[in-house]
This record gives sequence, structure tokens and C-alpha cells, in this order.
Amino acid sequence: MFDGLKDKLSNFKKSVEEEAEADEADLDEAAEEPVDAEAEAEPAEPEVAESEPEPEPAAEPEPEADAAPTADEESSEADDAEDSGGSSRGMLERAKLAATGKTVIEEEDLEEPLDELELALLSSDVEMNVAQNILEGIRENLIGETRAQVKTTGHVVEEALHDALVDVISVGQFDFDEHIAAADKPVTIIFTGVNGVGKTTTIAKLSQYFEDRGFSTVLANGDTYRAGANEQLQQHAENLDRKIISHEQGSDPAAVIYDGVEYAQANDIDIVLGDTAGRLHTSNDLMDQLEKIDRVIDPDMTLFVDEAVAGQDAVNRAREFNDAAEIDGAVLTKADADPQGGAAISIAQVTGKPILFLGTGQDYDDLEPFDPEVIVDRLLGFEEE
Ligand SMILES: Nc1nc2c(ncn2[C@@H]2O[C@H](COP(=O)(O)OP(=O)(O)OP(=O)(O)O)[C@@H](O)[C@H]2O)c(=O)[nH]1
Repeated sequence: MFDGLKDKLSNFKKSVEEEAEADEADLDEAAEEPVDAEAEAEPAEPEVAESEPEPEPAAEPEPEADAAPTADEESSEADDAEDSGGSSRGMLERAKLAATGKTVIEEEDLEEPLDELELALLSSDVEMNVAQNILEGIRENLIGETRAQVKTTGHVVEEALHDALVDVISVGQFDFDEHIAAADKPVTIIFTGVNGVGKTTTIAKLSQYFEDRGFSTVLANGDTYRAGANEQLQQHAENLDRKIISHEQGSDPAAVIYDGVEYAQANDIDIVLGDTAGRLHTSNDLMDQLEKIDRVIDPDMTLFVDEAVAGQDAVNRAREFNDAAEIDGAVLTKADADPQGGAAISIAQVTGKPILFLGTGQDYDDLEPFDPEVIVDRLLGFEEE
């Protein structure tokens, strides 16, 4: 899952590692001369060295180095560095850090890899602002930060990537199971989205998900628009042995879902799952229907369903549906069909509403709760699927 993006993130890590390695070669050269010169220039050092035979005194320059990035110090050290052919920012300072077992990643080390990563994210359908936020997060996490060398550059980059991705993916996350358990029954959930993305299948999967957790469900077919919609939901209801509420084609969807809620109240059913017709956010009549469902039923939750493979289109639709008829969360289907990953990364940040589930196949149990940490671990190749 998300293999394309996974490869691109891994390339970013490699690029930063290569930049850092190239830098290290320069640092090694610089470390010899300036550090020796400084040792001669500072008479206090040998005394400390006597009392501590281990090369501990090398740790002494650390506070100096941490406090270093003032403009004046930087420019004077840059002069030193220029002599040894190093980078413009404090080669001596960095050599000192290296001697104390620390390393620092510089903005210039990141420039090229970050440009490449930006292109990679955009080409994976990550929304522009979301990509910018990820890059900003990485910059903040990496630049100028001193890290013990026990951590490899790759490790440090992974952490920065992990944190930046989790930040954008977890926007709006809440504990769905806890929310359902705590809500007054029956809980009514309405599903919206365009045609053919997997709404009906998702309803059937969620019915199974809820029953597995001890909640009873009734299916209400609010898709009174499309011929064959009743039969499709009916088939799922039969397969799962659930009650379905439906009216004939062309009738009022709000009335069907209302009947579903009444049935649930009368029969002690915990959750009403209401299908709706596939629609574009621009189909005024159909959007009016959604508005009416909202007004008449006042559902506990409206979930937007779209397919992960739709990438940027899914992101745009999520935004448009949320603007037209506010959603509480999203389900991304067909995550098994090798999507780029852009929709999974972008939707929460763009709508402010979380992705709650991934559809991972056509069977009823092919539904995975969306856990940002798990998704990011998967993207970074930490977790076997
Ligand atoms: N591979 C895969 N296929 C899925 C997934 N979810 C749904 N599908 C398939 O996608 C197709 C469309 O699913 P539906 O549930 O009919 O979609 P819909 O949004 O209800 O469609 P309309 O009722 O036409 O609006 C079906 O063939 C489903 O089996 C998924 O997570 N993975």
C-alpha cells in the first residue's frame, strides 16, 4: 500500500544522508586543523586534560557550540571555514561539534533533497499546502539541531519525516469506537460521496465492523435516485442477515432514513447506516436532498466516502463536500489498489476532518481503522503490511 510514496520518502532519506556524508568528508579535514589550533590557543585545556585522562575535555566546547548561532560568531567562523574550503556556516563550529560526538544538519544539506521531496509529494497527489506543511515540519525538526552521532543521519531524517507526516495526517482524529459507544442510541450515520467510489460496500463493511463490536445495525437506502440501488443494498443485507429499510425509486431519501431511525428505536437497534445517492457537489438537487436529510434526521455523523486511487480528485471532492454539507470524517476505499497516498495524507488537513477508515478490498472485513501512526510507519517502511 502506498508503495510509490514509500519509495519517494525513502529517496529523500537517502539524499539527505548523501549530502551529510559529503559534508562529513569536509568536516573531517576541517576538524584536524582548527581543533589543534584551538587547543594550542587555549592554555586551560591541558590542565583539564590532566585531571581527566579520558578525552572528556573535548566535551567542553559544547555549550559554546550550542550557543553559537549568533550572526557575529557565524560570520567570523565562516571566515575560518572559507580558508579550509568548507561550507559558509561555521565549519570550525561544526568540527568542534563533531569532536564532541555531535553533528548538525544544515539548511544547505536539505535544500536539494527538500526540493526533490516537494516534487515527489506533489506527484503523489499530496495537496500543495499539505506538502508545504510537511516540508516546513521537516525543516523545523532538522535544521540547526545538534544530534548525538549515535543516531545516524538516516535515523534523524526518519524521525523528522515521521513527525511532520503524523502532524498533517492526524488532524481532527478522535476515537471513533469510543464515540460510538458513548453516543445515545440509535446512532445515525449518513454516507455521502460521488458515484461508484464504494459507499454501499463501505456501509456493509461497517455493519460487519459494528456487529463484531457488539452493536446491532439497520441499513437504510437513501439512494432513491439510481435504478438498482435497492437491490444492491438488499444483497448486502441478505449476505449479512441485516434488516434493510427502502422505499421505491424516486421517493424522498430523508423519509427512508427517518423510517430507518424509527425502526431502530422500535427494535432496540444501536446504529442506522444511511446510504445516499452518489452525487457531485455541484448537483444542486441532490445536494439539497443532503441538506434536507441533515435538517430532518440531524444525523450523529456524516461520513464522506471516496476512493484512495482518485488522489487529488478525492482531496478536492472532500473539500467541496465538506463546504456544501459538513462532514465529520472520511473513509478512503480501494487503498488496496496501489494508490499514490496523496489523498490519505491530504484529506484531514484540507477538511479539518479525520480519515476514519481505509477500505482494503471487496470483502466485508476489508476495512481498517485509520491509525495515523500505523500509516506513517508503513509509509516509512517500518511496518510490514
Ligand atoms: N478493491 C476494492 N474495491 C472496493 C472497495 N470498496 C468498494 N469496492 C468496489 O467498488 C465498486 C463500487 O462500490 P459500491 O459500493 O457499489 O460504490 P457506491 O459508491 O455505492 O456506488 P454508487 O451506488 O453507484 O454510487 C464495487 O465493485 C466494490 O466491490 C475496496 O476497499 N477495495
